[in-house]
Amino acid sequence: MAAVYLEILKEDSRTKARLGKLHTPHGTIDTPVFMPVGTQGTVKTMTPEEIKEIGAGMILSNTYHLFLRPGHELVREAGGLHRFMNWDGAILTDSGGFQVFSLGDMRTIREEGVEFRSHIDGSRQFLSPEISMQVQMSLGSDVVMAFDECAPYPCTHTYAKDSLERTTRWLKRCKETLTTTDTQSLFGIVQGGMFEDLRRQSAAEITELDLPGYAIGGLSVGEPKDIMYEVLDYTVPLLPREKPRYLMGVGSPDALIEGVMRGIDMFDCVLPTRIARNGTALTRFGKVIVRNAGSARDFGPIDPSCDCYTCRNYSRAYIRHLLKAEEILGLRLMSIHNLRYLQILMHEVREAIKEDRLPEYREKCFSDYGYE
Ligand SMILES: CCNc1nc2cc3[nH]c(NC)nc3cc2c(=O)[nH]1
Ligand SMILES: [Zn+2]
Repeated sequence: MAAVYLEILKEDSRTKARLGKLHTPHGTIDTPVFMPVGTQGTVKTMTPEEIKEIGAGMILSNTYHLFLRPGHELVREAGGLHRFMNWDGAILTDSGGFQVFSLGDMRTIREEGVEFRSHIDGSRQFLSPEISMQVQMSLGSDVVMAFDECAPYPCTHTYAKDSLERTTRWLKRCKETLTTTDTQSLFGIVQGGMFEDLRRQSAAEITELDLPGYAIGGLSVGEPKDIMYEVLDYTVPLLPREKPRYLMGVGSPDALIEGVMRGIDMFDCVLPTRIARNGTALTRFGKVIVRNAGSARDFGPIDPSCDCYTCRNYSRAYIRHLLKAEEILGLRLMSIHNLRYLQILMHEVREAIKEDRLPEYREKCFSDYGYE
């Protein structure tokens, strides 16, 4: 049995949603799951205990960032990322490619790999499938992501085709680099832009390698949501039913529910923690801009229905004051709430699948939240 595998408990009768458990060397996680992002070996402003308290069992960390600083060798010497950051839950590491595109400067893609300049000190750097695998093995992550190229949006059919074919060649190099045990935790990534024929080609090439899990890449890159959902509609069914499916970079409450209904098991997104730090809270009745004047004399909690540490102990007025005063506690209280909110949302989604009422839950969620 692979180091990482999905146990499907129930398949929804009216949608493609699945209720399951993701078994990893660092615990078993209920799916569908939202993973908080801990880019530099920390979920910003939160201790591992607080991450556990909000109900997260698996987080994401970024290879690109840890490779540049403090360096994967140092983390390995520290005993690996779990030890280094004192987190005994599961960790998924990305492979660095996407970050190079979104952060690095002056990058050049070659068959060999990607040359770029560090966003930290401008130094010339190089990442390849082989180096990415070495880094992720040093970090000791539970889920290793393949080194791929996320095709930009929009891009031509020719670009998307050349790019997906290189991503396939890179995936084979990833698999060859990993030890047999570590291939048990390697997730392949399907590319192909917004082109159905290319998504079919990529899915066929990637799933041929019979890996423990598959991600759908090249989405949530600026395309309209209905295009993302359309790509999911025809791509997810191409993936093996019994393997976990991971939609990277998603997302907002509506996109999480829509993704679950299309058969996605795993999600990650920086949105909840990022908007928290600039003063926006997620609630079941929509976003609340806590830092706005409207909250100045609002002595109630962010969300009365929320059970998080923040909502049990502090008012919107106090949190707004902290944010305006640039007090770090404000960032922490907002992050705790937003992450708890998404864990509650995913718990409610799992319950809805269990009780065969996911479409009805979606309707209620969307109308409460104010979506169309
Ligand atoms: C695992 C690294 N590879 C990889 N990461 C990604 C991360 C994303 N994050 C978003 N929206 C925020 N889209 C993504 C696409 C990819 C993608 O196509 N590939
Ligand atoms: Zn709360």
